[in-house]
This record gives sequence, C-alpha cells and structure tokens, in this order.
Amino acid sequence: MESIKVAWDGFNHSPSAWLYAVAASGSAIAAWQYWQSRSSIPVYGGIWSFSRTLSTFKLGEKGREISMRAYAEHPITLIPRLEGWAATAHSKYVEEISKAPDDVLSFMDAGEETIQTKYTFGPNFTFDHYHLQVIRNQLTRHLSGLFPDVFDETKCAVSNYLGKQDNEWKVVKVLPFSQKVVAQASNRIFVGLPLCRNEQWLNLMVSSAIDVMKTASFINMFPVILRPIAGWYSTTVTKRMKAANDVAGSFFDEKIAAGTKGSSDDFTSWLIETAPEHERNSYDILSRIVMTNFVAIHTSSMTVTNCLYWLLARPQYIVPLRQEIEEITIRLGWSKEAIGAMIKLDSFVKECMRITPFGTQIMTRKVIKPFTFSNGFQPPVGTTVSAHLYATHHDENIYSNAGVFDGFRFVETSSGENGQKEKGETEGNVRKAMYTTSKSFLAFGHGRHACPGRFFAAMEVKLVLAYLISAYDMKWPDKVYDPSVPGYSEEGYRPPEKWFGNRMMLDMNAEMMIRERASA
Ligand code: HEM
Repeated sequence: MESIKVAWDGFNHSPSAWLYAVAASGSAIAAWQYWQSRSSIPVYGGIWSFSRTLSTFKLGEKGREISMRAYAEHPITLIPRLEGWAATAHSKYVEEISKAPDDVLSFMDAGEETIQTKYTFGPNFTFDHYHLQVIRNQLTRHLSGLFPDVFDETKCAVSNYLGKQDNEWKVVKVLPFSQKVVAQASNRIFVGLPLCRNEQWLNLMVSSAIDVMKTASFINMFPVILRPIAGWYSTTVTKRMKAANDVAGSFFDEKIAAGTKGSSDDFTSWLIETAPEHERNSYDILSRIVMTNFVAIHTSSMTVTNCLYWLLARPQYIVPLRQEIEEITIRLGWSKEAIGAMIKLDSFVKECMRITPFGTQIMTRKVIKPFTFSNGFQPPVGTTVSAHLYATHHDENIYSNAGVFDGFRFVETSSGENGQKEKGETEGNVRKAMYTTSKSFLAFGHGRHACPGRFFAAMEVKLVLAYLISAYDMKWPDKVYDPSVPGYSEEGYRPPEKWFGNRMMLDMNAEMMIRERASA
C-alpha cells in the first residue's frame, strides 16, 4: 500500500511522470491499433491482443462464452491459445479446412506445435507417421476378432480395481478408475498379456500422457524463438523411454527377434511389419507404442468419465440403457456386433461428446502455402487456422435445444444429420453413429485427419460403459445432494468442469459409489 502511495505522490508532484504515463498509454493503444489493423478478422484480447499469452490468461475461464459470441458474430475470429493464435472458423468453413491438402494446411505441423513432438516424443515423430497406417488399417479391420480380448480385459480391470466383490458400495474416483480400465483394456490390444496387467507399465502409460501435455504447455508459454531452449530444458523423452525400456524392453526385443513371418494378429507385430527398416528396433517400436497410448488413453478415458458424469447426473437413463444392453447381449452375446447394435448407448455417448467437448477449437492446421477461405479471408502463411468445436456443438441452427442434455437425441432414424429434429440440413433417414464425423459433429475432427482410432475408441468406450451399466449399480455419494455443492442443480449434480483458455478439464477428483448388481 505504502509503495502505491509513494508512486501516486510522485505522479502528483511530477508533471513529467504524467507525460510519460500518457505517452506509454498512447503507445500501447497505437500498438494495439496496429495489431488490429494487421489482421482483417476480429482479434480477441482487447488491449492485450499483442500477446497470445496475456490474451489466453485474459480468456481465462471464459473460453466457452467468448467462443460462442465469436461464432455468432463473425465468420472467422483470431482466438488465442498458449501455443499461438488460431484463426477460428464457423462450421460453414469446416469442409474447406478438411479438404485442403496437407501441403497447404498442415495437420502435422500444427500437431508438432501443440504437443511439441520433438521434445515430448523425439525427432522421429516429426517425420514419420507409419503408426497411423496400423491404426487406420490393421487395428480397425480386426476389431471383431479383438473384441473378446477387450471385453475380457475390461472385466479383469474393473474387478481388480474394485477389489473383493461383496455387494457392498465402494467409493472410487471416477477419472483414475476410467483411466486404469481404459489403459488396461487398450494395452491388451497394444502389447497383450501379461504386459497389459503390469502395474508399472500401466502407470507409466497413464502418467506419460499427462507428462507430455504438461511439458508441451510449458514450452508453449515461451515465445517461438525461445522454445528450443525451453524444449531442451524440459524434455523428458530420455527419462520416460528409459523407464519404459526397463519394464518392457525385453518384450520388444523378443518380438523383433521372433520376426513377423506368419503375420501374428497383434498390434505390436503389425507395427514391426509396417515400420521402415531403420525403425525396426525395440527402442523405436517402444516409442510408437508410447505414442499410441498417448493418443488413445487420455481421450478415451476422459470420454468414459464424461459419460459417467452425465449418467449419474441424469440417472433416468440407466434403466432404458440397461434394458437395451441386456436385450441385445441376450440375443447376440457380448460381441462387436452387439455393441454396434446398441443405438441408445451410442446416442448417449455421442450426446455427451457433443454437449461437453474437451475444448473450444478443433482441426487445427498450420498454413504452409497461401490459402483463401470462400469469404475471401487469407490467413498469412505460417499462422494457424482451426474450427469452432464448442460453438458448433451448441449451434441452435444445427441442434434444437442445443444447451439441453438429450441422451437419446441421436436415436431417431427419422432425424436429420446429427439428430437435429427440425432445423438445418438433412441427409435422409440415416442415423449417424458416434464415430461418424461431419461438419456439425467434430469431436473426432472431420476429413482426411479425422481420428483414425475412433472405431476402436467407440467400441471400447461403449463396451466399458455397457459392462458397467449391466453389471454394476452406480450413484453419487450422498454429500453431493446439497445445494451449496458446486455442480448441484435441481436436474441433477454433475461435477463442474474447469476451463482455461480454449481447453476444458473434467473434475479430476469426483467420486462415485459403485456396487456389483445382485442379479449380475
Ligand atoms: C474418444 C476417444 C478419442 C477422441 C475424442 C479422439 C479425438 C481425436 C481428434 C479430435 C483428433 C484430431 C482430428 C483433426 O484434427 O482433424 C484425433 C487424431 C488422432 N487420433 Fe484420436 N481420439 C480418440 C481416440 C483415439 C484412439 C483410441 C486412438 C488410437 C488407437 C487415436 C488415434 C489418433 C491418431 C493417431 C490421431 C492423429 C491423426 C492424423 O495424424 O491424421 N485416437 N483424435
């Protein structure tokens, strides 16, 4: 207080101090006007718009609201993210982004910036993406055959996590529970038994995803010119790879030594088969597995958690979902076909992904060569473009009552694209499954870089939920039924999510009660 008073007295008694202050404010305003005039599209940030970091902090918890307003008012808006500004486009431009060739709008270069691949996974990943082929082709083609293993591992992971099943209620933190189940079930496919049940391995795969995001966010706080230094200082690749190698190096050595003749049906063998010669060694294959875990576990376990939060917030969905699951599994058994036939569950998961997507922007691409949007806007080469995610999913012209959770919104076969009941364009009577991307459902992106793992993810997320709903009772602990608890509402408690800038984070500590069903 005293120092403020001294400064204020100084101003009062020194005309030159006032002059400097006026000049400084004038320069700041001029700099801001200069920045505004450089861009032919609106820029978020006001006086802070010269700095993406300051503007991201200004965005703070208001990412959703600001993005909704930008979407309603402007075709394209410059919105800050820690990694850089992104010219964020209305859903009517999604097809233009998704159809642009990679040498014009680059997914890889944008991804490199977002997760700082060079420092979080190593330089190889910047150039070679052969693991995509394995996910897109072999993994997706073999889903039916892989189903029994994913089912078996889901049951094993749930029962290990919950311990002795004595029909008593147990309290679990939802996010770590989902992470463990998804990590174990996914690794049954990625590395098989027994490694998929090795605690050290699973913990490493879960913590690596968090570690990568933390390291990338740290590096991205720095100006571009200083990022190599921040990357060199903060990289954890060597440490992580040493830990992974200590746990699983011999498994990969043996796999490579055994060769792939006879084409085994497992993910690691497919990777070894597809790897270029110079990467067919245990270190490189292991790092591809770590990368695959990174893209798979975090997204899928967040989706399971998001769905469980909605399910417990709207428990009226439990009975109809359970009826559907029981009726179908009696008829078709537990199989990929059965999971595919669960259209109420499919709709429920899709609605969760629609109403609470994990951020405000999606389909981020770096501009490599001149590109012109159909409204004439030309993002400068070297800048970044993206599409509105949250605002598209909440667009009333696409989804009626967009702000209301309607778990069976996508069930109706007579509805139009993405389940809008009256408004917007339609594509006939075809129901769109949760993995079907479109310009109005962007949770998996859209176009040539739409998530290649979405067919596996859809099967796994639905399977985990179907198994939990059919074999367990779940509810919130009594403490949440109190109006003073954040997230409480008359419709039902849902743990409030947190926003920072363009990113949404689910509550990491919310607990649920779970008990094996007597009839299961
Ligand atoms: C519910 C879970 C998942 C969600 C919500 C999700 C979402 C996404 C999104 C939004 C993208 C970027 C799309 C774009 O920018 O156009 C993406 C890319 C990707 N996803 Fe997923 N994903 C999920 C699960 C998975 C799984 C299980 C795997 C692997 C088995 C996977 C592998 C990948 C890969 C490799 C890419 C990069 C694609 C490319 O380079 O073209 N994802 N995912």
